[in-house]
Amino acid sequence: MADINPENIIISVRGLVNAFDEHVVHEGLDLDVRRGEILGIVGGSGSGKSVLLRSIVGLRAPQAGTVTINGRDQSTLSGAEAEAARRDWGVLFQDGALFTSLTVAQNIKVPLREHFHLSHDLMNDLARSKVAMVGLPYEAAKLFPADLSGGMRKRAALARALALDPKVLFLDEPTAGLDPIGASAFDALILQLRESLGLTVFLVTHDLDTLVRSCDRIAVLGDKKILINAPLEEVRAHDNPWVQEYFNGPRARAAGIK
Ligand SMILES: Nc1ncnc2c1ncn2[C@@H]1O[C@H](COP(=O)(O)OP(=O)(O)OP(=O)(O)O)[C@@H](O)[C@H]1O
Repeated sequence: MADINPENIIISVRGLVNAFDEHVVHEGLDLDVRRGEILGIVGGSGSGKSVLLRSIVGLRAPQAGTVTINGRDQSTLSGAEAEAARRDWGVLFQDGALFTSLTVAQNIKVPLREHFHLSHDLMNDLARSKVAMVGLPYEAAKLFPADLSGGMRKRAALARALALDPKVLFLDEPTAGLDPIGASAFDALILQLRESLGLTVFLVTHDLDTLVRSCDRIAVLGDKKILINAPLEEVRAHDNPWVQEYFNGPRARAAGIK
């Protein structure tokens, strides 16, 4: 089975513990992400989806547990190795987190400058190619985030997340705040990028439409761990009350889950 072949696992989390003072968010959480899949992460508000994402990308040191990416335990990397590893993933945070005083092109160049010494012309070319890759018009490169619509801002933030040609893309609620047409177009873009770039996508979302349209598997966070990590049909058969309400309630029916 693909599941037990370590070659197919790009991210492996074992025994993760995260707590804020007395408040335990994760208690012995295990999760595997397969190479090339789009994995949806769902769970009630405050169940710890964002904290999980932050622990995996090294923005938060957990109290216990290991995060292994491409076979390397992240806590054992030297500073230089950790910096090199960071080039392998791009993150799109919930609010987009673009620098408001920089244009779209300048935003895309920030990670390029951090990691490489490139000529001015090459940086411009790379920034323009990322703008095109996310379906933004050529002129958008010169605009500031405030001049863009919500959907365009998400695409600009995605272009910045793709700046270093990552292998893994982490998306924290990418369709939040988008209208249904914008959200659907964004989902289609993620699917298309996964196909063309061979990305693995770790997708935190509340959006049932996105889960149905885009995800190969869905991991449900609840009771401080992953309750189930499986394709939609298997997940919705799980007897957890939150899972039943979420995947078999009225909103699920509206999203076309029968
Ligand atoms: N820096 C922090 N200090 C204290 N508590 C925190 C911190 N970050 C997160 N938490 C708490 O950890 C829990 C999990 O937060 P997290 O943001 O991961 O939830 P989530 O599942 O992403 O929620 P949502 O769906 O509402 O975005 C919450 O109770 C939150 O208040």
